[in-house]
Amino acid sequence: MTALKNDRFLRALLKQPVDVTPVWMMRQAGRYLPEYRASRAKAGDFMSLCMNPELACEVTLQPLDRYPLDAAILFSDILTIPDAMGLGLYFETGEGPRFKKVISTPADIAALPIPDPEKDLGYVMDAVRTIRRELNGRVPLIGFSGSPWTLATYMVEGGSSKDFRKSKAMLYDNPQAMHDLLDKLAQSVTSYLNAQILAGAQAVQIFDSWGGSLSDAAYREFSLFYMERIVAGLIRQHEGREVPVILFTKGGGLWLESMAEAGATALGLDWTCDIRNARARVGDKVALQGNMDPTVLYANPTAIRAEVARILERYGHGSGHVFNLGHGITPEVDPAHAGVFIEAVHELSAQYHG
Ligand SMILES: Cc1c2[nH]c(c1CCC(=O)O)Cc1[nH]c(c(CCC(=O)O)c1C)Cc1[nH]c(c(CCC(=O)O)c1C)Cc1[nH]c(c(C)c1CCC(=O)O)C2
Repeated sequence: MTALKNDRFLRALLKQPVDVTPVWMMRQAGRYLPEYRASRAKAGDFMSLCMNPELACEVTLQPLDRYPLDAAILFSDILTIPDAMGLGLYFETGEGPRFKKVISTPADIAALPIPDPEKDLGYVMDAVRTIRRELNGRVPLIGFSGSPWTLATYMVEGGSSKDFRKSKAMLYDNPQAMHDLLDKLAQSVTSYLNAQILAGAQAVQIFDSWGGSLSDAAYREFSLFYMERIVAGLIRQHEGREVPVILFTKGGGLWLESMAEAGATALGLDWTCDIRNARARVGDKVALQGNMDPTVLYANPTAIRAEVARILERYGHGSGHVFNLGHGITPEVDPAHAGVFIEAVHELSAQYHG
């Protein structure tokens, strides 16, 4: 394997010294880039793009060719696991994800298989191997999965939801059924992430997009518990390096102390937290990733730079910070504004290192 030319993302996660703060963006390969829209048109639709390793590699590298980013993220989706469990994922143009089959009874849950990642999700592993080859050591590659709770909401609702009516009703009506579903998902996510690591992912992130919709008690029992089990089952050393694990619960600011006990290397923060406060609470245990409000990218370049400067100042001196948005970049953002953001992180952070 080629040596890494830029390892500041991995170094910051391990709190080793860096020259400047590393930066990447959630959803960095996406619709705000015209070249992404062209590749998706070439593939036909979003899932065909995910399932074609050459095209998935092409879109993974597009943001890296435009900007001096410090990490690549596998182009795929969190809903590949429910699809591999037989639910039939599809996307109607202009709408969110949908499933042909929805999970509503204990019998549905009992019938769900645990996918074999190389067999049933081989297209994802092929994409990881292709991207690693084409990256040729430029920056590290991040693999990812959804959290069990986040995946369960899509499987029970049949798609996106505003109020999680069916999934929360199942959680309270039949907690054992929900636990059975989450248990299968935790097993599936563990073997899926381990297969990504063996295929070449150098760090992994668990997206718990909807953990923040739960009560304190339900978050601990139905989301964090399963993420902790996954973290305990992951390969943490590969290719002679530590494989960092990032836990991101959107809306999880209340639970940072408990999340920091889950065994992950770093916590992702959304923009509702103050990163200085987060560092004081958990910075001795974990690195932090975040946390600029993605809507700041709609503002002018001076305002974007001011917000980057403010967050860098709030984190303060030293390593342990990976700059990111607090959630994914949105399709309406001007690509030039993303460039201003990324360059500002490198330029304005040098004073906090060395
Ligand atoms: C909840 C969730 C999903 N997918 C994902 C999450 C968790 C992150 C989060 O909280 O946002 C994760 C995801 N989805 C995608 C990535 C790729 C890697 C990256 O660049 O970050 C990642 C990491 C590509 C994608 N996944 C999707 C797109 C847009 C599809 C398109 O090209 O039309 C992309 C680039 C589709 C998708 N996939 C999903 C939804 C709800 C949608 C529709 C959303 C929308 O229309 O904005 C499920």
